[in-house]
Amino acid sequence: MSQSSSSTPTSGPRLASVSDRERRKILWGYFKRYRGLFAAGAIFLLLTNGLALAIPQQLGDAVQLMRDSVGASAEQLAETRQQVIRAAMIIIALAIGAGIARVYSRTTIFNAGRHIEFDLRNELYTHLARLTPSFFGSMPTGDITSRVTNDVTYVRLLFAIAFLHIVNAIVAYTIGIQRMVALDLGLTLWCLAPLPLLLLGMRSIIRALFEQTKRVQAELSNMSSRVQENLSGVDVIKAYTLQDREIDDYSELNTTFYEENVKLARIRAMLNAMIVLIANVGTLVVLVVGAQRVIAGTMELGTFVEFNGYVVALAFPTIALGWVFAVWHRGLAAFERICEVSNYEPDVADPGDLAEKLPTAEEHTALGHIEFDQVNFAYDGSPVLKDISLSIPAGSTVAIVGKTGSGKSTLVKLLARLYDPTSGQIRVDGVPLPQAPLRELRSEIGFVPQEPFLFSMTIGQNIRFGLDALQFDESLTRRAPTAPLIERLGSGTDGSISQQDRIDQAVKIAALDGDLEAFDKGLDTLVGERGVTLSGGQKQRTTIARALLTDPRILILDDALASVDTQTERRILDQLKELMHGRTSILITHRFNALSRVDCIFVLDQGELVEQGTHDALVEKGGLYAEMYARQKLREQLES
Ligand SMILES: Nc1ncnc2c1ncn2[C@@H]1O[C@H](COP(=O)(O)OP(=O)(O)OP(=O)(O)O)[C@@H](O)[C@H]1O
Repeated sequence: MSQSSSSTPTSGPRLASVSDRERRKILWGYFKRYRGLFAAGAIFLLLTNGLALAIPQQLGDAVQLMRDSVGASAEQLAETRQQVIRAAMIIIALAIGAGIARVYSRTTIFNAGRHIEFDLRNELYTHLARLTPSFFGSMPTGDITSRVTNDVTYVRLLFAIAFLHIVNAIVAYTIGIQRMVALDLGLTLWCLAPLPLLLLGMRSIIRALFEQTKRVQAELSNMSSRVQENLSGVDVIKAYTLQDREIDDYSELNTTFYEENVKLARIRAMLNAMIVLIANVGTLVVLVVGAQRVIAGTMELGTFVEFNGYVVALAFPTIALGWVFAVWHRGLAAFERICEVSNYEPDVADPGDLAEKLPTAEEHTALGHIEFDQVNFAYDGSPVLKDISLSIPAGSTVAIVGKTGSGKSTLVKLLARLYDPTSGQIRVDGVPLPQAPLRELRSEIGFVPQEPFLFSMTIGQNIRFGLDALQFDESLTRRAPTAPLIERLGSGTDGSISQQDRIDQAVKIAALDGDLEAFDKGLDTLVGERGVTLSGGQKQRTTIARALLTDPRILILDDALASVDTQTERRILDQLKELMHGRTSILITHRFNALSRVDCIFVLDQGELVEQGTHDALVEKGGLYAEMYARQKLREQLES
């Protein structure tokens, strides 16, 4: 039966472009999640402005009282003094009240922003964990890091700062303009008249701000990627004495980043100048038009002071809008970059609830029967595996050999569902892979990749890594150790094996015990980033122990013994054969010495399965395997 998949890995990230409408909808969803906090923040802003904008009235009244008291009797002056002091006390109380409400408005709204940042970061990280190698192979790690860290922070500011200042401006303008109109409609219109013109002039600056912000963020990602890559490959750079060239390249990137930032600063400065102009144009109008009215006697001095008080009070919310524009556009550009990742669909779909469970050990005496049925696979359209059909009986140990680039690693990656075939079907114990729950399938496969990866923790923690994953996911812990493992270790009185026993055993089978004895701290030895403090062979054997500890149904060693000597390789393979009894082991290797005892050897050539059989049968056949074997033997003889 042939099954086709629409998912073919591509060389570039298939970043989902998200329409503005969709993006707004997603942002609105986050906003709605914390609408209670935002609403509380808005109420505090109402309170802040209500109290703060009551001050100009008190000030105006006080000034008018003083103005009216010119030439008054001593008794009236004493009365006026009392009224002015009362007004001053009210102003102090209003200022304190407004200050307290301002603190609460900010903490409530910033708190909502922090919640959104927290959710967004967790959701993005969870999504990243689901993505497949085709995504990570095509987007630089530094770029991804920049999106998860910087861009998420910019989105927080978009919510917190933009909401705070936009709502603040709306509330302040509503209250302020209402009071200004009540005092003098004509003067209010004079103050507002230049605004539409200035706002129109700002439109093109705002558009330029958005585009420039995106450029700066992209440059920042470029720099992060370069730093991350160069630090990982620092040994190679030094070995080729390329430090100076790398320093030059980095300096060039840094210069571009600097120049783009300068352009951004220029646009922001222009925007700020416009905003400050808008904020101060009102004061200018009040001074010119209002003062003439006071002189002409058509406006009281107190009214003039009160009116001016409102205009001054509205200046800060207006200036803050300039900042909002910057934060808003940076936040939107950042959110666009986040959406590109979060909307990227994994190539490999998890069937989830529809999943068919893999058969259990009780149902089968041996586990890990693998079938490839007319499997084809292409990376970005170029075929790598062609019409592969093979069957690996449960409990057998097989090898995959072939020239470099013939598709061996790709074949086992399909088995672990790191990619899906372009066409054809793969089954494990009769269950087609797309129908098995992904986590269950992967937890049943002990995969030791070609390049061992260790985390910067202790050797013990690195080995326990797979086990921790099993224990973390309760649905997977039901798996009991297999009979061979129990036989080798003996079971406790309750039939269980301690975790330490399992680790010790895995360490022994992976031939890591001798190395651990040589380390002062044994399993507690720290390995440094990516395991830099260990030799290649030690790293490989640590990853083998890690895979064994999970007691997998299928064990895959992808050239995982290339860095160990032949004697150790033989010891490991002998012990593995015993441990994996009843389970399936797949060995990818370039060393033919190890293959005399495997049950079957599959020979790949340019993505095609050209031969299969035992070592002796293939040698006798005199085909590609025999040729490669003879060449290797000759090389060994020449070297010895
Ligand atoms: N992620 C990828 N994207 C695009 N092409 C890839 C990718 N991984 C492998 N290839 C290509 O697919 C082909 C098969 O690669 P694969 O790693 O499966 O070969 P292999 O037989 O395991 O090689 P080796 O013995 O050198 O490890 C090669 O031509 C390789 O360049």
